[in-house]
Amino acid sequence: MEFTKMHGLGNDFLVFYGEKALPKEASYLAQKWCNRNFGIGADGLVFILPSEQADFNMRIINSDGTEAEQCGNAIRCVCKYVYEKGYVRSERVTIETLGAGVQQAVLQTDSGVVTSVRIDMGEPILAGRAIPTKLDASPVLDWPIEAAGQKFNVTAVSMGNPHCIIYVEDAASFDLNTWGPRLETHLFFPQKTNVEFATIISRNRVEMRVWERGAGATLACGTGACATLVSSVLHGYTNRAAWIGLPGGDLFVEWDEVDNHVYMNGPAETVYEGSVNR
Ligand SMILES: N[C@@H](CCC[C@H](N)C(=O)O)C(=O)O
Repeated sequence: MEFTKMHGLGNDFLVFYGEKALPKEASYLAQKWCNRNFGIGADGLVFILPSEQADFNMRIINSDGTEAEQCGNAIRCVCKYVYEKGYVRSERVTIETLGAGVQQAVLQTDSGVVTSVRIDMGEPILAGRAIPTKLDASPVLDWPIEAAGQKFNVTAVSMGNPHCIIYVEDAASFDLNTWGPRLETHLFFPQKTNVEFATIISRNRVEMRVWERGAGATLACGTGACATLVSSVLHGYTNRAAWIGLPGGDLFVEWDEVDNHVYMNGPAETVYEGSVNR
């Protein structure tokens, strides 16, 4: 199978184009190929498939073999891929996702190269049961939970996939590898969760690190950045548009007051092309 290695701010994927449907063994292939020692190495596999509702259908399989409903960094990679390969001619692209419906993208280009992508990520889901969490409240704001004897106040937001945001004094030095997996699998989140540890820098900037469901610590998470901005606005910490700083770089995220949609702006990069036996 031919693939293209791509990343969005260091959140990296093996991107496949040309399959008619998701391969039956996608979960097994993700575990095998995403392994950084025994495989090619990536945070996930991305399949660009035909769609009846949009220009393309994107499916994302985490490195542990589980399928995610949505992926903000992957969707920017998909847009870059289809445009630069000539599979779309327009700078406006629609992508069907498993859990967040059809998303609209606007591409910034320079001489046929995509330099930045703006995605309409849709409306955030704030109802506790729908995220899903074990709580009926909406929104789930600073809900106290306990993990391994430690108390955390969690804010839960779904961008099609579940996120929990925890504000800490210094995200850069926070012990992500200890607390990330414990919160990911906490019973409060029946379908597990992505976990963002965030520090407010100003009304226009939040620094965060992420522990991803099914992939562990990654350098960036697009849906996580969107969920963090929504959470920070709900808390009154930031303006409705702010920079979200991640270990791999910055995303600019806006939560529109009029249509209630979240817009994510950021880059995507191609690293190399290769082929691998199934
Ligand atoms: N890195 C992604 C999210 C990928 C899916 C996530 N691990 C999940 O299981 O929900 C992003 O950029 O949004």
